Amino acid sequence: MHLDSANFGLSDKIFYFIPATIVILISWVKYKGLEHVLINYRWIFVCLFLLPISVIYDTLFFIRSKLIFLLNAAPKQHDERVKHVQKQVRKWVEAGRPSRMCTARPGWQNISFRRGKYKSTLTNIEVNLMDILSVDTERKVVRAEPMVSMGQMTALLNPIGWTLPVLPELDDLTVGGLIMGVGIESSSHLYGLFQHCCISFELVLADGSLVKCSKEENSDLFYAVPWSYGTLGFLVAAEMSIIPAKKYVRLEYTPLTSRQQISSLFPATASSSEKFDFVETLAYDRDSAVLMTGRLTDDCEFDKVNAIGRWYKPWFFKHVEGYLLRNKKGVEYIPLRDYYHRHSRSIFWELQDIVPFGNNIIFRILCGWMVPPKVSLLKLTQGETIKRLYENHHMVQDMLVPMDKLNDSLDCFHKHVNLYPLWLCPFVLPNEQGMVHPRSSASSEMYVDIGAYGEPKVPNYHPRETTRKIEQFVSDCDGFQMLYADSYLTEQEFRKMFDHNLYDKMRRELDCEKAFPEVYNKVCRAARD
Ligand SMILES: Cc1cc2nc3c(=O)[nH]c(=O)nc-3n(C[C@H](O)[C@H](O)[C@H](O)COP(=O)(O)OP(=O)(O)OC[C@H]3O[C@@H](n4cnc5c(N)ncnc54)[C@H](O)[C@@H]3O)c2cc1C
Ligand SMILES: NC(=O)C1=CN([C@@H]2O[C@H](COP(=O)(O)OP(=O)(O)OC[C@H]3O[C@@H](n4cnc5c(N)ncnc54)[C@H](OP(=O)(O)O)[C@@H]3O)[C@@H](O)[C@H]2O)C=CC1
Ligand SMILES: CC(C)=CCC[C@@H](C)[C@H]1CC[C@H]2C3=C(CC[C@]12C)[C@@]1(C)CC[C@H](O)C[C@@H]1CC3
Repeated sequence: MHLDSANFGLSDKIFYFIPATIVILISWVKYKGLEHVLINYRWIFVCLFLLPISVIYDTLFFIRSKLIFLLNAAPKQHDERVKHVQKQVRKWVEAGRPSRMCTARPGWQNISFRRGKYKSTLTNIEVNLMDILSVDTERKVVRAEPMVSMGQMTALLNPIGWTLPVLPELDDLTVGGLIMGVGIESSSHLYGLFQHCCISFELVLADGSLVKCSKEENSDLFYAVPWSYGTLGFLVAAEMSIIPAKKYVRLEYTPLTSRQQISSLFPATASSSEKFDFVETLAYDRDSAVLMTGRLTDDCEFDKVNAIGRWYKPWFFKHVEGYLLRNKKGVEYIPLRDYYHRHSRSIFWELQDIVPFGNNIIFRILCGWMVPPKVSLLKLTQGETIKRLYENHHMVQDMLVPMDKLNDSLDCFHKHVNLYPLWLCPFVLPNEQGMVHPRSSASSEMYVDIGAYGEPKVPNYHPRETTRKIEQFVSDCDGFQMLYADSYLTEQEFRKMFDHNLYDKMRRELDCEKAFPEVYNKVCRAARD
């Protein structure tokens, strides 16, 4: 057959173009090496596949949750869904309690670095309750099911002038995970952790019974639930307080250019009688940072409004760094929902390791509307090569330490990981019973969450040894490790860090021994892959 331009139509060009491209690609991968391509060119897969799929996924879910709430269907279905949870647990009891239980939520969907190995060996109980049940503006309470995400919360509450006192910033964080684990935001210096803004929990217990707990009712259980990681029962609803929201956050950026400034100005601001609504610091090196203080407001200076959530806008941490580089203070008015999700588009600063050019203005204008890729999809598709790279050359940790240990803590992180930016988020820790409380007798104590996410820049970084050194330091400071991250603590060290008195009491009273693993056996490094 003789080929010439006359009989070589478009379909022929496409027909031959595709296999030719595939052959070239395969040759390129063979030349470069699959591992190198998977890691250094992951952005190709992310941009071509994960970003569009993420858009479709979020669009469908947004429409669904809007319809459900508009049709007011959730409350009617809620009771049926709770009965389904109870039925599954009773069936497990009748079967002779074959193995301990956990939720059936696939491990790749949660906002943690790993998946629980226990998902494949324990009895999985479906707890697919994902709707906001009611917003009571008289009582200032929102009642929600555990799979409700923070993105759903802001989408519903903010437009009607309300918000959660503590609304953690990643869209896909769920009410259940933030209660059974931990949740924090830059308003936590006023309101504490996510658990401290909760009014009541409704749980299905190991015998299939439904129980409600609050400070006034079954209070021991109420204080034992936070940080219990689903090992006392299945959460089926929670009531959280809501506070009036305003349209903007007046955000003031203050560059800090010395260790002394960081360790004095930041703690003083967090405890300041000025009571800023939001306080947060991003540290870009051991002696340079940007302190951000925010106030809710309905008024604004229009020339200073910055809708940082718009797809074409720079990544927030890069925008903030600009104030440091210019060594110049600044004030902006940021729409509230944009503020809450300020770190979502760049997944804090994690996206720079995945799509290195993601903050480029051309990429942002053309593809920014699809960003960020869903954390769950990144986790689902990362494969062993990327997982191994993150295992050996990446840290994701949040350590909660008393504010008066800030300076020593930053020295410890600088020495062992030299990883920046660091997220410094202050929070007040009330002295209540439960797994996490100050060791002092004070009614409450100011703590700070040090978030380290990225590639350690020390020559001798080793995930286990390095993390254990930091864990030891944090434990010696009467601090706590966030348990979504890799915990290399031994069980004895874990029980030293977290107060198990009330937890053990509730495990006995609720007959949990055969029903659920202990927390340690769900969160330790050996329990996750
Ligand atoms: C956990 C992690 C995830 C990353 N993901 C991506 C990504 O998805 N896409 C992307 O373009 N860039 C990614 N990067 C950035 C990547 O480090 C650089 O783009 C570039 O690959 C650096 O390669 P290097 O050999 O000079 O690494 P160096 O900075 O010299 O790192 C020293 C050693 O660390 C290991 N290492 C570090 N980075 C990599 C890597 N990317 N591949 C294999 N081994 C590595 C290797 O053993 C390397 O020799 C990632 C980096 C890390 C640490
Ligand atoms: N700003 C912040 O505060 C941020 C917090 N995080 C971390 O992310 C976590 C939240 O991630 P998310 O994906 O929402 O939560 P997960 O699905 O990871 O749940 C966390 C734990 O809570 C248990 N759990 C969740 N829902 C229920 C329920 N209805 N009944 C019983 N147990 C339940 C899970 O049990 P099981 O394993 O059986 O499913 C799991 O052990 C937080 O704990 C936090 O540590 C991460 C990023 C930011
Ligand atoms: C603000 C607080 C308290 C914590 C923030 C933690 C997040 C930065 C991490 C929680 C889960 C992490 C995952 C990744 C990046 C960092 C987190 C979002 C990945 C997306 C990194 C790339 C991997 O291939 C998949 C990871 C999934 C979990």
